[in-house]
Amino acid sequence: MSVVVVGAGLAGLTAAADLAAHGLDVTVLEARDRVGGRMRGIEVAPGGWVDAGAAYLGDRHTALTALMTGLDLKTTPATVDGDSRFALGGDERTRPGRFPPLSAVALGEMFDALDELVRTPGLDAPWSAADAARLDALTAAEWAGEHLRHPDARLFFPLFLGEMMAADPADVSVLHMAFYLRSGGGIRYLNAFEGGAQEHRIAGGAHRVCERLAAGPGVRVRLNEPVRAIHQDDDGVTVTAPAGSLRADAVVVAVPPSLAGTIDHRPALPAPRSTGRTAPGCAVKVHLVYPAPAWREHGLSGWSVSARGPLLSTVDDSPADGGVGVLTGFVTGREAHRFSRLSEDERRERAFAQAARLFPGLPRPIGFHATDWVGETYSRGCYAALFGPGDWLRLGPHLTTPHRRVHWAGTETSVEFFGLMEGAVRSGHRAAAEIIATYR
Ligand SMILES: Cc1cc2nc3c(=O)[nH]c(=O)nc-3n(C[C@H](O)[C@H](O)[C@H](O)COP(=O)(O)OP(=O)(O)OC[C@H]3O[C@@H](n4cnc5c(N)ncnc54)[C@H](O)[C@@H]3O)c2cc1C
Repeated sequence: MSVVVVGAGLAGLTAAADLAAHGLDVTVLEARDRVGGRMRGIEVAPGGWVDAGAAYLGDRHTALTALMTGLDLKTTPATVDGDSRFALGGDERTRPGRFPPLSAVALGEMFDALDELVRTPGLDAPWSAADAARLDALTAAEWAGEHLRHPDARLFFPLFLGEMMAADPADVSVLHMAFYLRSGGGIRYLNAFEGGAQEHRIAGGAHRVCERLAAGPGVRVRLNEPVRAIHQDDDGVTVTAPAGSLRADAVVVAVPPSLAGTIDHRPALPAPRSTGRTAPGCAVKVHLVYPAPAWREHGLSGWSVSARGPLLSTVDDSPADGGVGVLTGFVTGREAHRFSRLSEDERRERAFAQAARLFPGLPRPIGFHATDWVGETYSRGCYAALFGPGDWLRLGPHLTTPHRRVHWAGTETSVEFFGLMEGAVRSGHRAAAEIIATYR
């Protein structure tokens, strides 16, 4: 029994490892010249790695944690000790903790209103949620216009959504926003470092999970093989990639939904996997490398939030073993589109200038990396696909339904921890289990 897995991201490789462990013959075809997809490491100093893509996980991410244990990978704590910096009005301010210097009442009301949405019954299958049709027709921007009266809440809402989902509020339906926040464990869990979804990083870089899976027993990965066509007949499937065609008994497609739709499927897919309203999450992740994490000497955590970009938030991502200090900057939503259009020199100078304003007294960085996920052909944005108005009702019921011998994986096919590494792992296990149950 042979299986082709399309996409060597975390979902595809998890599925491949499970299938290989059951004695199936598995080939993974990967479009890029590396494995890992939205998980990618950058070595900023000898032995010091940072994450250009996914980085953080929490204790509720049990499938990922179990996978890492099996691969002998450890976590390292994410660092947020010290005061934060905020640039939300005309000036920069230092405050203890991460709560912004805005009206606590206004932000409290905003989070209460979001919490109420997150409690919408049936969100675990959003297309059948109570009031799904109304919530799916409305964008998060329209919802904010209706529900957020205080200027501080209106200022903070897009920053919050950018940080949580790399989303511009105009791009996502209210149903998707509510689902995403619920799927990730609720607003407080998703947003928290200590005890939350950002509590740990993966020692040595998140990409190591994928590298170790790809090197595992029975998993054969072919790089630089973008799959163009998947044609099924009565006896099996032909998968076509640049180096030729492969025959298999079943296929796992583990690529983001908008990319899955660009593959020529025969018979044609019974339902689309994305629509014109399905937006890519928009994030450029920036790393500023310093000789040392000198902000810590000033009692600062490296955490900042700014109303104006490019760096809408920063966090201390200094590698535990690298000696250097690293500030990671997140450029998200609309700001990411603007930043994406700049030259490398312009990006560097704007990021350096903003970091200098936020953290006065730091030397000029010795290194700069900007990873533009918006422009990545084989990701088309991040952190994950954003379902726009109408998408959940139209796409939701079909996202995981096999198309004859073609099974679906990828973080966007997981209703638990959608968009996160944890969702990718769970989807990979599910797709492999479907094949094992169907064909063995
Ligand atoms: C900047 C950023 C920050 C993030 N932060 C976090 C975080 O802190 N915590 C967290 O849990 N998650 C985070 N995520 C999300 C996380 O990275 C993803 O949920 C997860 O990696 C998705 O895995 P996947 O296998 O579903 O998809 P992908 O990683 O996208 O894998 C799909 C693979 O398919 C390949 N491919 C595409 N088309 C084809 C084709 N036609 N033929 C063959 N191969 C193809 C791609 O090259 C890719 O390797 C972040 C993502 C980004 C980019």
